[in-house]
Amino acid sequence: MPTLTFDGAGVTVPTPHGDKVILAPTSLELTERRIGVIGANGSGKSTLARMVNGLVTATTGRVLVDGVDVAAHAARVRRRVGFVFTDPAAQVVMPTCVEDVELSLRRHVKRARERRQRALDVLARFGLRDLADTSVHSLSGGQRQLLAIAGVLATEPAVVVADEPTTLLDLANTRRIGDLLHGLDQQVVLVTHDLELVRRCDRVLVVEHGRVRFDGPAEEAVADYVASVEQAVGA
Ligand SMILES: Nc1ncnc2c1ncn2[C@@H]1O[C@H](COP(=O)(O)OP(=O)(O)OP(=O)(O)O)[C@@H](O)[C@H]1O
Repeated sequence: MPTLTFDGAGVTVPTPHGDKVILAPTSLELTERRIGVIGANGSGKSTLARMVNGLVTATTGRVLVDGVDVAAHAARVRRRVGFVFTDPAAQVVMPTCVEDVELSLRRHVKRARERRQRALDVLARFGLRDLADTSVHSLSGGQRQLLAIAGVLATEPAVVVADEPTTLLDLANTRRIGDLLHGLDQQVVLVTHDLELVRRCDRVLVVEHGRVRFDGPAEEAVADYVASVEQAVGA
């Protein structure tokens, strides 16, 4: 598996009321296949996840993917690290399904006919082959997220970072997308509020107020998170 290194990596942003720490300097070496990230709204999970592919840049320290500095080599790292957003509308942009996957492949497969075939193969792999010429606007939420993931995986990244990929989905689609992500050969960093999904991860980070408050096995991480919530609400 790739090694994702947080080397004192943190994010501080200026605000009218002074600097705000979004993520305190964090040091981690992530080599597991399934890495979960859980925590309350606004705790810093997305920030941490986005730092892996350079969508957010560390203001202190560094993030490295297999030793390559994300900030210094963003384009190179992005070719290895795919990113799945909560809302597939953020990444499904072309009129039809096949065109959307072709867009992902534009830099990888130069010849149009070859690109079309690769895109169709990718759609087939995700059970979307029959929808190749369908308008992306007529897809259900689950199909659209599946298409977004197909687009990300089309270029065969080594790492897939998924930021709450099931938040907008119903139970059946949550299971479907969860099974798909957990079934991938790639390393997956999964930010989620779904404790069922996170229980299947090899290592789980619990983020609270811009810090990793727990880092360990899934069951223990979930217990830590639940305990912290219960303490906060006075249960
Ligand atoms: N560029 C920025 N400027 C100011 N504040 C920011 C910026 N980016 C993030 N924040 C704030 O930092 C905090 C952490 O944001 P982040 O999106 O990482 O949280 P999260 O744990 O993913 O939350 P959620 O579960 O709601 O998606 C939030 O309070 C957010 O509003």
